Amino acid sequence: MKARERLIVALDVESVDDARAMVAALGETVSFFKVGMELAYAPGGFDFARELKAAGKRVFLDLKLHDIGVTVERATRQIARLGLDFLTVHAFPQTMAAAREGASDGALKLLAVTVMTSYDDADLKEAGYACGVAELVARRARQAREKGVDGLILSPLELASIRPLAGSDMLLVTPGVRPEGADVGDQKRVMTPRQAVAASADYIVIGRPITRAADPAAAAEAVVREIAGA
Ligand SMILES: O=c1ccn([C@@H]2O[C@H](COP(=O)(O)O)[C@@H](O)[C@H]2O)c(=O)[nH]1
Repeated sequence: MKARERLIVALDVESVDDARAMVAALGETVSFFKVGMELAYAPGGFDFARELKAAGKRVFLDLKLHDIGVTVERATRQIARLGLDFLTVHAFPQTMAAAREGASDGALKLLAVTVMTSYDDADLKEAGYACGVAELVARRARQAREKGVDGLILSPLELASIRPLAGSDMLLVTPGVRPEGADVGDQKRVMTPRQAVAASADYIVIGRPITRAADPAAAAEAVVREIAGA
C-alpha cells in the first residue's frame, strides 16, 4: 500500500459545511476520511459520508456500535447498504458476532474497538477492570479473530504484541498518533506516524493535528512523507 493510502483523516467537525471545506482544503493529499459521531449525527452527516464515497474517497464510519445482538445486527445491515468502507463496533464477543451477521457479504470491513486510546491502566481500574490495557487488548484481539471481524482499533503501543496473533489478514488501525511535538490532547497511548507504521499499523488515524493545523494540507503531506520514510 502507498504511504498516502495509509493515512485516514478524522473529520471531527461540527457540520457538513465544515467537513466539505476541510475535504476541499486537503484536496488530493488525503484519500481516506473518518466520519465519527460528531459529523455523522450532524444534519446530513450520513448523506455526506455517501457523497464522499461517490467522490472517490474511502470512508470509515466510526460509530462504535454496542447494543443487544439483534439491534447491532440490524443496524449493521442498514449501514452496509450505505456502501462505505469501514465500520467500528465495540470488541464484545456478542456485539462482534452480531455485526458479522449484519455485514455478512464482507464488503463493509468491521473493525473492533479494543481499548480506547484515551484510556490507560488507571482508567480501566477506575471502571472496575482487574486487568491492564495490554492484557485486555490481547484478549479482545483473540476474541475478534474468533468472531471473524476484519480488523482492530488499538493504540500503536500494542501493535508489536498484537500483530503476531492478528496475522497479516487482520487490519490494524491506530488512532492515538501524533507527529513529533504535536499536542497529545486527551490521547494517552500515542506514537508518531513513523513509529506506528514501522510497528505494523495498516492505517493510522489522525484528526486534530491535521484538521486544526494552520495549513491542513501541509500537515497531512508532512505525515505522508513521514510514513513513506518508515
Ligand atoms: O480508541 C480510539 C478509537 C477512536 N478514536 C477516534 O480517532 C480520532 C482521533 O482523533 P485525534 O484528533 O487525532 O485525537 C477521533 O475521531 C476519535 O474519536 C480514538 O481516538 N481512539
